Amino acid sequence: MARIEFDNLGRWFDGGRRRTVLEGVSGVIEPGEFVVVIGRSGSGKSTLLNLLGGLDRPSAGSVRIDGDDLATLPDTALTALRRRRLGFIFQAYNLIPTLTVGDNLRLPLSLNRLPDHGVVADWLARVGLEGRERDWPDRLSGGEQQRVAVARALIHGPEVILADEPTGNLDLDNARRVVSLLDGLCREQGRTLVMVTHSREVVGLADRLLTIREGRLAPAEDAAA
Ligand SMILES: Nc1ncnc2c1ncn2[C@@H]1O[C@H](COP(=O)(O)OP(=O)(O)OP(=O)(O)O)[C@@H](O)[C@H]1O
Repeated sequence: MARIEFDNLGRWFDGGRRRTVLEGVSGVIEPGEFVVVIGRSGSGKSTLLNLLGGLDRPSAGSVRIDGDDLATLPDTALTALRRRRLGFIFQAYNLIPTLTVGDNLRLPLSLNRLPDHGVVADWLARVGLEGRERDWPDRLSGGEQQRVAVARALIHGPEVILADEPTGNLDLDNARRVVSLLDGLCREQGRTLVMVTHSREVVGLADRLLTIREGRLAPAEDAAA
C-alpha cells in the first residue's frame, strides 16, 4: 500500500511579482489513513492535494509515493501511477457527459486493462445506484452524480483516494451520504483517503487533520484552533 511523503513542499507562481501559495510543507500519510485537509479559502489546500496527486509539480521540495519522487518520474510513469494507484474526486463531479453512467465507470477499468465481468453493476449497487447503468450523468441529481464519481474513483482498486471538497455542491443529507460512503468503502478496503473539506462534521470522522494556514502547515497541537 502507498505511503506518501512530502518534504518541504513549496509552490509559487511568477506573475508581476512572485506569489507564494505553499511553503515548507512536510509530512507523511500512512497507508489506510483518512486525513482531512482544512484551512481558510485560498490557504492552499487544493494546491497541496494537486501536488500530492501529481496533478501539479512543486516549485520546491518533493512528493514521494513509496519512495518514488514524482518530480523525477518520466511523464509516462507518472501517468501510469496516477491511473493505477490513485483515484480522484472533485467538487464538480467531473463525470464525462457524453458517456453513460456505466461507461463512465468502465473508463478506469479499460485504462487499466481490467475486465468488467459484473464489476460495474456491483459498484453501482455499492453506491446505491443499481440499475442506473444506462442513464446519462445529467439525468442524475448532484448527490447521485457524486456517488457515481465515488464508484469511478474506487472501481480500479487504487491505493489512495484524493477528494477535493467532494461535498461542496451537495446539501447536508447528500453530503453526509457521500462522506459516509467514501469513509466506509476506504476503511473496508484499507484505502488511504485524503480529503479537502470545509465541513467540521467530516473532520470528526478523520484519523488526522492537516491545517493549512496561509500556505504553511499549522502545528498539530493547535490544528483544531
Ligand atoms: N495557477 C495559479 N496561478 C496563480 N495563483 C494560483 C494558481 N493556482 C492557485 N493560485 C492561488 O493559490 C492560492 C491557493 O489556492 P487553493 O486553490 O490551493 O486554495 P484553497 O485553500 O483550496 O481554497 P478554497 O477553499 O477556496 O478552494 C489562491 O490564492 C489562488 O488564487
